[in-house]
Amino acid sequence: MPSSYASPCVPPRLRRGARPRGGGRGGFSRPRDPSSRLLPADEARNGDAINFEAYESVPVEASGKDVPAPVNTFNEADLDEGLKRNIERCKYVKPTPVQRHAIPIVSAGRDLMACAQTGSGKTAAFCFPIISGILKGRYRSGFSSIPSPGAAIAYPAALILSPTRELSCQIRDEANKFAYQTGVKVVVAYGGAPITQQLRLLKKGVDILVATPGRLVDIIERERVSLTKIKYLALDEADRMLDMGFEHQIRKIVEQMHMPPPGIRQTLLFSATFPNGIQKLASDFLSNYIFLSVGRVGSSTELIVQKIEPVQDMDKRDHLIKHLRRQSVHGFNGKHALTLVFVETKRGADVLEGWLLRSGFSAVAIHGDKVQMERERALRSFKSGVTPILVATDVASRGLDIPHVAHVINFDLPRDIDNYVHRIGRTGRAGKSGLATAFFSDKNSPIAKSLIGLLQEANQEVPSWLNQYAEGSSSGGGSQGYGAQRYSSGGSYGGRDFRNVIEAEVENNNCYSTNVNADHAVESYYTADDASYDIQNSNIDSSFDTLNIASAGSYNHTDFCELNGAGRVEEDGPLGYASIVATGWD
Ligand SMILES: Nc1ncnc2c1ncn2[C@@H]1O[C@H](COP(=O)(O)OP(=O)(O)OP(=O)(O)O)[C@@H](O)[C@H]1O
Repeated sequence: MPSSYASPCVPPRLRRGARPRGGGRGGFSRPRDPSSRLLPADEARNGDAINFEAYESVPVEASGKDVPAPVNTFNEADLDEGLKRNIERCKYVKPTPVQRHAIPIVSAGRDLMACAQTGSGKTAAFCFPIISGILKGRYRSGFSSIPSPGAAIAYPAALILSPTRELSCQIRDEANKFAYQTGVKVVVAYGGAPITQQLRLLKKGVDILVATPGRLVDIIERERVSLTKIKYLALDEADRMLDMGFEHQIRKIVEQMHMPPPGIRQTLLFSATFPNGIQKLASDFLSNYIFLSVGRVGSSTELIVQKIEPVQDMDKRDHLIKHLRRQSVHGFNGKHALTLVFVETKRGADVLEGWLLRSGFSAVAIHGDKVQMERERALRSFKSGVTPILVATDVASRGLDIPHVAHVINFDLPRDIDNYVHRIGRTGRAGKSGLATAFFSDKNSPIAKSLIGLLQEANQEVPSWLNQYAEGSSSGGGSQGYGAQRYSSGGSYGGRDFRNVIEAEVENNNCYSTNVNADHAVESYYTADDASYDIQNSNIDSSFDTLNIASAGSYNHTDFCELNGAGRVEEDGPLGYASIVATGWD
């Protein structure tokens, strides 16, 4: 049985005085001095208070054999000195809980499956030990791992895979900041951008390759990258990377393209959600791994105030306008707080964008049918505050770290509770508060149960009318159809390592009196039917970058093509609307 520890987090007090991380920038950029980042004027003047105390009460559990002890400071961590200087430059004063635990685990050479809430610093948690490990390996062997310029094939030491182009660019930007002046070279490869440019950069040498799966397969098949020297494999949004949309491609990359096997390479899986079915599947890629959960697996942070409003489909636009008008009044320094509006379909995104523009609101849409330049332009315009409303499909639901998103509106609720967790996680990041409003119409009843569980778990108000929907619906709207059980207790935190659940179940079946959380019983792998609803409807944005997936033989659908990336509101008070929206520009 895997050993485990559970610990409360030491309350770190942090101030972040620098520009929140950039991301989603298209094209290629040189490593920048992390201390010379552009700051919005207000932020540069005032510093940007980060309330990491918010994570104080989040329970942490790590299970597996011989789990390395967490660190309390970056200095304590076994990290390269140059990297530590960059961490300082980034004004990362203290590690976040996931960093405190993950960094020593990875530095000790262990495989890791880590689940931590949205906006809690997972990117640095895998980037720091990777960069440090590459540098240390270089010192040990006495030569640079960068291939000689002009070499035909690049041999990266680390591969970081992510589901969307924008997220890959964001990770590249982050890694570049952390690797500043260390000599560690980071290159990004993603679909929708000219491959020749990416190949040119690869030719100059690469230590860390950040990529979307489709473009990576393409580059490997062109024999421009070899995975034979991979020491670190990291999957960001790992549960997404291993679900029906990507599993085939990931298996191909990891198992059939000469990557060193588990045990030789180190494998790191990170996400805010980790359904048990995916955990099981993921264990194929891991060796003697540690499962780390910061907060309950798949839970949302209490920093996000969640409001669920009953709205008939035909009234949604009026409700949206009310919210946006109220926001204009409560805006900060004459600016609107950034609002991210999620819709279900690509067409729906275009239609809503057009309607908002006609109604006098500055809005822009992003979805998988837009060409990459349009996607990048939309994101840039939103992030800079020039266009304060972004209408998006799930292409923008995962990983994107957009500063100042004060309000996420689920104009259309997703069918899957995990998607909801990721969507609302675009606000309330890095210790900041945020507001998430969902328009709940009759057709959303399948998600009602999971939603209630999630709200209870995050100490949010559950509107009484929602219970009626939950009672009336049989399914849970949960990720891969298991959310109902998952959130049925709405209860306290518990271990979520599926290995422990299995053992506990076996013991239970053998009539031992072990106390098992029945609501976390192992789900069976979800079926193709469960996962494919969004594949069948060509208008729904499956939103991930799956270039070549059709040729890979997994799916043959237009959505998986080159261009696809693939309540009541309180007015005031401590958790009121005004205070929350204003924090977006604090
Ligand atoms: N130790 C730290 N000190 C200060 N800021 C930090 C620290 N770690 C991360 N951050 C900042 O917190 C923000 C969120 O981090 P990150 O994007 O890595 O979250 P995440 O856990 O990957 O979120 P998601 O689940 O949405 O992908 C970023 O702006 C990042 O720069």
